[in-house]
Amino acid sequence: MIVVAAGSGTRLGAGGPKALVGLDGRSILHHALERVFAAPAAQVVVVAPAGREGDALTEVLATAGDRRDLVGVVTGGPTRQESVAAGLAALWADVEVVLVHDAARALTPPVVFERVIDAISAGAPAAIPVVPVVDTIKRVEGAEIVAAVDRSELAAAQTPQGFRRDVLDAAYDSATADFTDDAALVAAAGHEVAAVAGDALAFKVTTPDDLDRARALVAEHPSPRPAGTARLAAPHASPRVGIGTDVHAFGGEGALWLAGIEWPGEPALSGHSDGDAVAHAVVDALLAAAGLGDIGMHFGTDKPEYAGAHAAVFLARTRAILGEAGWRIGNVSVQFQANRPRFAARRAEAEAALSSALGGAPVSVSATTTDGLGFTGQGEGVAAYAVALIEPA
Ligand SMILES: Nc1ccn([C@@H]2O[C@H](COP(=O)(O)OP(=O)(O)OP(=O)(O)O)[C@@H](O)[C@H]2O)c(=O)n1
Ligand SMILES: C[C@](O)(CO)[C@H](O)COP(=O)(O)O
Repeated sequence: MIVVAAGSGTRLGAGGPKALVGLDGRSILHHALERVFAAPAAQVVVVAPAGREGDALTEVLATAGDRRDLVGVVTGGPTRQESVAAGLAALWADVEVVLVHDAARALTPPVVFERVIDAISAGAPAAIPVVPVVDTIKRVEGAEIVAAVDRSELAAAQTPQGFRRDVLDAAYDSATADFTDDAALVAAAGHEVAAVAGDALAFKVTTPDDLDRARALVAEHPSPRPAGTARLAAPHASPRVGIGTDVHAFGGEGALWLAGIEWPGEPALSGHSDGDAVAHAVVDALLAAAGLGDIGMHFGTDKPEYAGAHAAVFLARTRAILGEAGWRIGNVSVQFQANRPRFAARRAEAEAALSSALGGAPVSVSATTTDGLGFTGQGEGVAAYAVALIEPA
């Protein structure tokens, strides 16, 4: 299944990507995924807004339960069609039936997914949920009514839209125009599309009125998962290790921040945040251990809130990301490589700062020089290498 969540939400006008807008303290994407994971599907690919992949992954981890290993997050494109294409490219080779679902249809009941799957299983190359058009429909030209339209011929298309994989792949490969839904693209490629019953709850959050409606309905129509399901249960029984490295050049402005502490009188490092290579290597090691991507995915340069941020912010957020995925930190070892600053006198202070930001997990810091070799030996910058051990929470 592909869940497209990369739209900007222009018509909603919420000032950010629509899928990450809150309904009840939890986002539209969160609610959509709760219903996706209550429906039968093997692989789930979430197509996220560029730069917000980490937020999408957080929602996946909060909703996927024991299916989290079957989920991937990819970056969307400027149009819905390009976002679906990005999702298609990430599907496993053995997936034979593909459902494409709008995250914006956050309250779609799982039964709608089942109807679509049943139609494809029964032999339809494509099937989509539809609801009848209830209003009297007119054709207009400017301000003039030019004709009445027989509404019995019309239906409003919803998602999930289901397709045989070969049909959808071929239609996407040969598409020469942009369509607003996948059924239109597949129909343009010459395939019949079957209709199954949609559901009023599968409406799309498009405008501010839709958002109000979804917010009013969400309490009445809670997640279909049984209450008390341990969504955050540890995904694995065994500990895991991860490795992280980071490099920053000298040449930044202001004070040097390294290993979570300030170093007055030392030259600053350059970087989007404070250039703390030691802390960044630790973040990468922790994320790698959990298989949760890397620092660029969660703290990319497109996130203004991390501009100039110090280690405590990065490490606390990383610990929270791991916690949401069911991991706690065992210990971290990080080696700093540069001519300066000299760590020996402040090693305990640095270890305490890093450990405190990680909720008390032991952190050991070692430091070395390279006998004048390489960019660290030439005094151009610093490097840091970290190894982290994490354990099921
Ligand atoms: N480039 C895009 C555009 C849309 N979508 C997704 O496609 C679904 C339906 O799109 P729509 O409601 O049109 O969303 P937006 O493009 O975000 O809205 P708008 O047209 O108002 O900007 C949504 O789940 C949206 O996140 C997407 O993944 N990538
Ligand atoms: C895919 C879709 O949600 C089906 O109704 C729809 O086509 C998305 O585009 P729209 O422009 O918001 O209708």
